[in-house]
Amino acid sequence: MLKIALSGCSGRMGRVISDIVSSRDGMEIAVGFDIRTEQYADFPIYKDFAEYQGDCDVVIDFSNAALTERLLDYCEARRLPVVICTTGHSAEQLDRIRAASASIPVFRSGNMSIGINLMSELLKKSASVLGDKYDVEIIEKHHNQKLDAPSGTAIMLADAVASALPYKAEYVYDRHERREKRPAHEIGISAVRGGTIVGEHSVLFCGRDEIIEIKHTALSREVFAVGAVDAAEYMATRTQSGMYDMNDVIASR
Ligand SMILES: NC(=O)C1=CN([C@@H]2O[C@H](COP(=O)(O)OP(=O)(O)OC[C@H]3O[C@@H](n4cnc5c(N)ncnc54)[C@H](OP(=O)(O)O)[C@@H]3O)[C@@H](O)[C@H]2O)C=CC1
Ligand SMILES: O=C(O)C1=N[C@H](C(=O)O)C[C@H](O)C1
Repeated sequence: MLKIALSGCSGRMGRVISDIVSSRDGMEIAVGFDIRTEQYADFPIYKDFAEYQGDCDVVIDFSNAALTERLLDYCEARRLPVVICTTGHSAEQLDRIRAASASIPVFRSGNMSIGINLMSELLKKSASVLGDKYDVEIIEKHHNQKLDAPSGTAIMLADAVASALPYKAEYVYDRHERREKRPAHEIGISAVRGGTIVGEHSVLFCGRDEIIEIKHTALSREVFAVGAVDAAEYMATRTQSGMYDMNDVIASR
């Protein structure tokens, strides 16, 4: 039986993960961690990692970037693989995540859907063909409860485009104080927040008299949850420390 520890278990994603895990054979949520500890399923929920003395094989994290240090301290001390799905990390928190990967297997992705991971590959191809002649703009839309902007996915997609451009791109998040024409080396990233939008990402390649738009729409949180549970299954059997992402999971199929 694969025993999963779920950090952020009482949140929107935590509850969908709990449903997916109960629908699958051979796995269970052994413990949940969250600020909110009201019981909603049959696993115990603790506020702090230190309160749980039992076993688990892998940790899934959909919580808050503020928890990074405590999450990684816990995983390192117990030599547990971790699947980090939380977004909005600072540069220091990202350094901490990379440092942890020296001693434990660490999976991190701003988006757990297969669609966005395929889109990243399409973007690399598009940027390598169109990159020096087309302006790249990214627009992301999410629900009004989201804490971070731009989304982790928007940054991940910008990184995919930037990796295939023939120049070093500058990410521009806010144009409202600019009074100049758009330089060619930018990737513009804009965030929209409203209602219950699950997640929408559009990447525009804007050229002379034509626009190519590559767009992904998540219609439910299940697409992220299924990816996270698949990643946890994969990570639970990793013996090598290091950084992993969705491409590793897809390649293992
Ligand atoms: N990689 C991916 O594919 C996806 C990533 N995400 C990311 O996952 C994260 C969670 O998203 P979502 O479930 O919508 O958010 P929620 O706010 O619904 O859930 C987060 C949960 O963690 C709790 N929490 C917040 N801070 C702490 C803390 N310091 N210690 C312990 N628990 C804490 C929250 O409590 P409280 O409500 O009281 O703050 C809440 O119960 C976000 O960063 C989001 O961007 C989301 C979807 C997909
Ligand atoms: O907070 C969310 O909801 C989501 N967050 C992730 C992100 O920041 O990209 C992934 C998804 O789009 C939903």
